[in-house]
Amino acid sequence: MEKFDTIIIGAGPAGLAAAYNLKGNGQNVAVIENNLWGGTCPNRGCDPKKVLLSGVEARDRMAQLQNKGFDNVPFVNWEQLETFKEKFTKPVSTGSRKGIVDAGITAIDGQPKFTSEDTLVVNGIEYQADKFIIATGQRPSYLDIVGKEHLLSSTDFLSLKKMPEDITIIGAGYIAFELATIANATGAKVHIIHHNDRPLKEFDQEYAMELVKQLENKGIDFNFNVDTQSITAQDGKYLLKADNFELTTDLVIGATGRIANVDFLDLEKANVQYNRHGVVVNDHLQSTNENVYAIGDVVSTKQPKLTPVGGFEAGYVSDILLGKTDKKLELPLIPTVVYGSPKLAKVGEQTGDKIVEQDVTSWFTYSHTNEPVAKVKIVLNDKKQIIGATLLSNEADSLINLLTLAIKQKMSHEDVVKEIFAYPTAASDLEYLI
Ligand SMILES: Cc1cc2nc3c(=O)[nH]c(=O)nc-3n(C[C@H](O)[C@H](O)[C@H](O)COP(=O)(O)OP(=O)(O)OC[C@H]3O[C@@H](n4cnc5c(N)ncnc54)[C@H](O)[C@@H]3O)c2cc1C
Ligand SMILES: NC(=O)c1ccc[n+]([C@@H]2O[C@H](COP(=O)([O-])OP(=O)(O)OC[C@H]3O[C@@H](n4cnc5c(N)ncnc54)[C@H](O)[C@@H]3O)[C@@H](O)[C@H]2O)c1
Repeated sequence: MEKFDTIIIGAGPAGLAAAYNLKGNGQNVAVIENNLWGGTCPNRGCDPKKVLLSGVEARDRMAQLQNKGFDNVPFVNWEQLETFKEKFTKPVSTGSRKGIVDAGITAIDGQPKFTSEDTLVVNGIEYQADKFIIATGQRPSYLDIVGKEHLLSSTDFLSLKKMPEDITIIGAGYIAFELATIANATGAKVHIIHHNDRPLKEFDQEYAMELVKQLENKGIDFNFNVDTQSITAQDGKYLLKADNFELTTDLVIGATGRIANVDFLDLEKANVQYNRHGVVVNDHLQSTNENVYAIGDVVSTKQPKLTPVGGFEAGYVSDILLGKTDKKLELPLIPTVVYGSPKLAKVGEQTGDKIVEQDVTSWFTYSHTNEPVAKVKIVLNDKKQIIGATLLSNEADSLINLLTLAIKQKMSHEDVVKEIFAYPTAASDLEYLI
């Protein structure tokens, strides 16, 4: 039976980062993948979405400058943009697998199943390891409603051959907002249906509702407090029904959250506890089997499920396995961005001793591109140091990273004015924002 120092299950950003770390430090490592190498982010998540959003951003910038240099604003040509997107996604799986093999890591394709605490079987072959890392991520969860078989997922959306004229997205989280923004820019009529009235619930609701307003201005139809009960196929379209609500549409995307890929692994046989949120771990990302760890989206903790978080955890668990640390996991500040148009971003504390909120739409940074809205909320502590922020603007993604560093450096207004930032940029406004 082949034996490894560490076997990693799942070749997404988290699993691959751990594999390279461990191999680079002399371990004999294997990675097992049952689908596309590279995982969600580059195949069916962050990266393809960001390529499609590049079309939205170009169109929106032109729309903002209509009659100010541009006369006609075309819709995004979906077929062309999709083809461009495939340039990025098509090589990912082969390239990721090749990178692993070239690094001297054993690449195994197939569905692993534990047979005991230190052994698993893939394609009828048994493998043993001193340590295991589960990095199997999440997959879309589907609403359990009548007609659920008609629901498509974000993965399906990102590879649609043709954008329908009328598309409905159920849910109002990250995925719903981002996909709605993309579909809208192609000229499709977009409906969002949400079971309550709290979209993007972990964000400041004033900012989330301002984003809703901006998307409504672009023609997106939001339906709150609508709990979809059934989807029926009718004459090539779909009829959605809820209490006192009916909608006929061409395509329905479910974006109501994701569930952990913990089934199919026979984790019981390895004495690894799990629930629907993922693998249960302690503060060292160690499961109920001391030799099995979990990282990335599959971990059953409340940490945001994001690519850089998985990468950080991969580095941490690698250090544990290499004997470089025995400290408990301490995640740094995690900035997060909804890539709508405009973008909504937040980091750190949302309440503190002082909150400076400004509508900066008229400031040069935003008015020179005629942005429809730009709002900044900065949270300060009793020492007037920055401890958190929420931003809504087209610059929010880069500014939130700068604010993350400012929080880490415990910067106050006095510290900010001592720095020089390139002008004119969102960063050069910082001294006037706190
Ligand atoms: C539409 C979308 C957009 C996103 N946008 C962003 C973004 O902009 N920024 C951001 O930071 N994050 C984003 N995310 C989240 C990001 O993709 C994930 O946080 C990240 O991919 C998690 O990495 P991971 O390695 O933990 O899991 P994954 O990337 O999901 O990788 C897990 C791997 O394990 C494999 N696997 C699953 N089950 C098994 C099994 N039983 N046996 C063997 N292999 C298995 C899977 O096939 C997959 O390759 C997005 C997600 C989606 C869906
Ligand atoms: N930009 C990014 O960083 C980014 C982008 C996409 C995804 N992601 C990651 O992927 C995860 C999953 O994204 P998501 O949007 O699927 O999940 P989410 O948890 O962000 O949103 C799910 C939404 O569906 C709603 N919902 C639940 N049941 C419903 C029902 N019966 N009817 C209508 N709505 C219902 C929830 O209230 C919530 O608003 C995110 O939490 C995030 O970790 C990140």
